[in-house]
Amino acid sequence: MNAMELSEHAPAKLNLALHVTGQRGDGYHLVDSLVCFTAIGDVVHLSPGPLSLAIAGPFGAGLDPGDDNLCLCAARLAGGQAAIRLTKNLPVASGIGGGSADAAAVLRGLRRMGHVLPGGLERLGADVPVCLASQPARMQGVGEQLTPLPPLPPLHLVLANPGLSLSTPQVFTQMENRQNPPLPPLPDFHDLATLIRWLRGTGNHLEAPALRLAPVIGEVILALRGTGAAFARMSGSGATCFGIFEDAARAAHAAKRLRQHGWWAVHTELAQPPATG
Ligand SMILES: C[C@@](CO)(OP(=O)(O)O)[C@H](O)COP(=O)(O)OP(=O)(O)OC[C@H]1O[C@@H](n2ccc(N)nc2=O)[C@H](O)[C@@H]1O
Ligand SMILES: Nc1ncnc2c1ncn2[C@@H]1O[C@H](COP(=O)(O)OP(=O)(O)O)[C@@H](O)[C@H]1O
Repeated sequence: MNAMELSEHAPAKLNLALHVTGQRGDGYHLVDSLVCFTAIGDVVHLSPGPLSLAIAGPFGAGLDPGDDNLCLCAARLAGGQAAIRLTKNLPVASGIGGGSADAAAVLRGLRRMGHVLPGGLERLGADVPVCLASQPARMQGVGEQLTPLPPLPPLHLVLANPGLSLSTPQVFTQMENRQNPPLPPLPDFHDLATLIRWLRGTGNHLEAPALRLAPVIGEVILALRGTGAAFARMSGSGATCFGIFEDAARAAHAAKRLRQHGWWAVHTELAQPPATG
């Protein structure tokens, strides 16, 4: 790779827990979420040249490379010129922050090329600030208040999506109760048992509204539990769900079984934090 070329991983974002605690005057919802990132993600490649975007990868065909693509929005906001190639490995509009993760990866790449990032990155999407760091965090406000957390215990994860895109605003609109308590106090997640015990006392308040729009999400969660997940839940506004398994072999086996339904299902683990600088 030429010295001026670089690649940035854009890890999938998982909302391990997501409470909706209120709504702002402008309609945006206040959230309280435990967020982590996975080894599976998109990949963004930047090389010198006028601003452009080419998309490939398993989910590339469903995504428009036009001016509204978040990769280009991010580059324009940062004043960066680069030829961008995006490998789209994550399903689009699926609650795992794909677009925000890509925007954040472009911003990290431009920063590595010497650009100083402007403020107001949340204008690109509420999830962009948390995706920029791509490290476990508690996310509050509408996504701009971030508290970095110590590393979580190793997780054997399965991500599964029944092949449908859900619109985030539509899922928020379906909510019946927008005034929920915040997350319970976060302990030191030193082992899996502690994390799962804590997760059982939390929820994803977007799960019920998403289930009303797409009941198949319930089947995905049941299938994750039925294949041995110690814990399973939907991420973000869906429809991607995650299962946490005791070991890699069980997770790999579960992913294989879920793919037999014709669903997208992958076995993954937590991401290594991106290199800074
Ligand atoms: C729900 C979450 C949880 O992490 O994830 P996803 O399901 O998108 O992955 C995020 O809050 C989504 O973040 P993101 O997808 O970047 O949201 P944006 O593009 O800023 O907003 C899309 C729309 O969702 C609604 N929205 C978003 C965030 C928020 N805190 N309150 C909202 O009400 C608004 O209607 C907004 O117009
Ligand atoms: N690079 C991108 N990757 C994914 N979606 C994008 C991208 N750029 C723009 N979008 C648009 O952003 C919307 C949300 O997609 P995404 O971020 O994948 O989902 P979610 O917000 O559920 O995590 C989609 O409607 C999609 O068309």
